[in-house]
Amino acid sequence: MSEISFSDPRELLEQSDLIAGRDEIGQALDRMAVEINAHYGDSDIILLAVMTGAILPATWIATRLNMPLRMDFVHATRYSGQTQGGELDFRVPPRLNLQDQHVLVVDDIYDVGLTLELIERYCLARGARSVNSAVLVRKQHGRETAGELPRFIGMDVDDRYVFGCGMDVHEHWRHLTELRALEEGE
Ligand SMILES: O=P(O)(O)OC[C@H]1O[C@H](OP(=O)(O)OP(=O)(O)O)[C@H](O)[C@@H]1O
Ligand SMILES: Nc1nc2[nH]cnc2c(=O)[nH]1
Repeated sequence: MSEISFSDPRELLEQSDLIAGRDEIGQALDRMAVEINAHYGDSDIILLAVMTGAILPATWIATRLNMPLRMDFVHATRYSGQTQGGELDFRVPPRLNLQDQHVLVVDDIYDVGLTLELIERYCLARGARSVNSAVLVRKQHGRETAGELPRFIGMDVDDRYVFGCGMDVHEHWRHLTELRALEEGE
């Protein structure tokens, strides 16, 4: 995917297609929450949001969960506002002690999986009792992926650069409640 040039963020929106509307996103979140509630029952968990992309999905999921829950975040990025991924840049570690805790890592998207794999490993190294991941979106492609698939997945999307629902395109449009994809070739 080539990098795009734009002078106004509105151009990015104009050069995109709707992938999933607000209702479809809500239904995906509902399904995930049913699975997560069933999996953990009444066990305490730490919901660890991967900033910045998880800012909306983590909030949306947390409000649908029933167990005692503490929220924390890590700030890690592999894309830094670009559409091509690089090394993981771990900027802020978790604030809470993960020792003996059930940790649910929540992210917006699973692409090649490197971000989640590294964060899951980090949590285990910090003594977490269990670590699972939940993502709103899993991108389908033939590229090699790292680690295991997230246990909880909201929806699958084609291999296109998507944004909205926390996900950015050059740091814009994270706040959309719908999911959009850049036009092919952008
Ligand atoms: O499966 P991967 O190929 O590792 O990609 C997934 C990661 O990419 C995005 O983060 P990004 O680095 O763009 O940072 P952001 O959350 O600040 O947007 C997204 O939020 C995931 O964390
Ligand atoms: N915003 C965004 N971030 C990603 N990180 C990995 N894939 C994507 C994607 O399609 N969109």
